[in-house]
Amino acid sequence: QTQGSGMLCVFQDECLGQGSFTRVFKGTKVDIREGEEHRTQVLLKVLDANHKDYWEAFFEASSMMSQISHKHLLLVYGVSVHGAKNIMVQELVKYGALDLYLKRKGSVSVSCKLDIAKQLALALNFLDEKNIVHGNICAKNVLLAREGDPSQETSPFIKLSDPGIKVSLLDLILDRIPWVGPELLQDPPILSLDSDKWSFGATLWEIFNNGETPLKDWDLEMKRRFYGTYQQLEPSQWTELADMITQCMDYQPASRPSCRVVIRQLNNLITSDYEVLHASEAPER
Ligand SMILES: N#Cc1ccc(Nc2nc(N)cc(-n3ccc(CO)n3)n2)cc1
Repeated sequence: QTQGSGMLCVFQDECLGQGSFTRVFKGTKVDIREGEEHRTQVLLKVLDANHKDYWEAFFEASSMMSQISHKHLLLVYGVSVHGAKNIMVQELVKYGALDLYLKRKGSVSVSCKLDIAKQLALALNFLDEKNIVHGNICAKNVLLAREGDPSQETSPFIKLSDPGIKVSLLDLILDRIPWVGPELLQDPPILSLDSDKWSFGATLWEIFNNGETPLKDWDLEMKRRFYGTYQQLEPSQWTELADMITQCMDYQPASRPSCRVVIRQLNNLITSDYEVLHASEAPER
């Protein structure tokens, strides 16, 4: 598709997967500068045609991401409106969504997981300082740009993806339990920076459970009861980690720790002799 002055023309390759209202494809962006062609591999997020009325929310999500830049935030090149199609053009992040990566790898070391968690906390801290609510923090929206390889002493590198379409439909909010803060199910729902801290807690749980989906296959009624009875996700054997997850997933939004506290706690876990404590978990070197 081309747009306007031919600044952005993208070609769709194979479909890589899908979000709630979108499908993602690998593509190529061709920029013409000083009469020269520059090709860049990109990720195309296409809004499903039957969800056209979500296009404002779709644009909101992409414009939020293109207004700010940070090393751990996904780069959004822009949106292309071509005929009936709404397409968000993003940098292609090499290893894709973290949840699938963790499921596939199954043996990511504790030190890599802590590194990923800390980078996500830094991204959240950046948004927090700009008073920007992401609204959809989860392992599926954390993208892996570089694998960590302890034997090569390289650390992983993540990019937080766009928040996707803000949903207001109750069933879609219920479906996002346990990532969505319980305050979103109140009337009126309160979306705040604190909600991202709750979601961070649920994402920590995913990271340290190798990408396992929390409350997998629970139906909406059971999920609703999970919040109604103030339940917590299954605690890790590592008490300091379990404590951090429950502190983030505090049913009182104001009681959740600030990003700075979370970063400090993660640094303590990183420097603690977790290798000794978790020698069983860390894969053979
Ligand atoms: N095999 C494979 C493979 C798949 C994807 C990527 N890269 C990528 N880059 C992005 N910017 C966004 C995404 N997404 C994936 C799901 C969603 C929905 O949110 N986004 N994937 C790289 C390799």
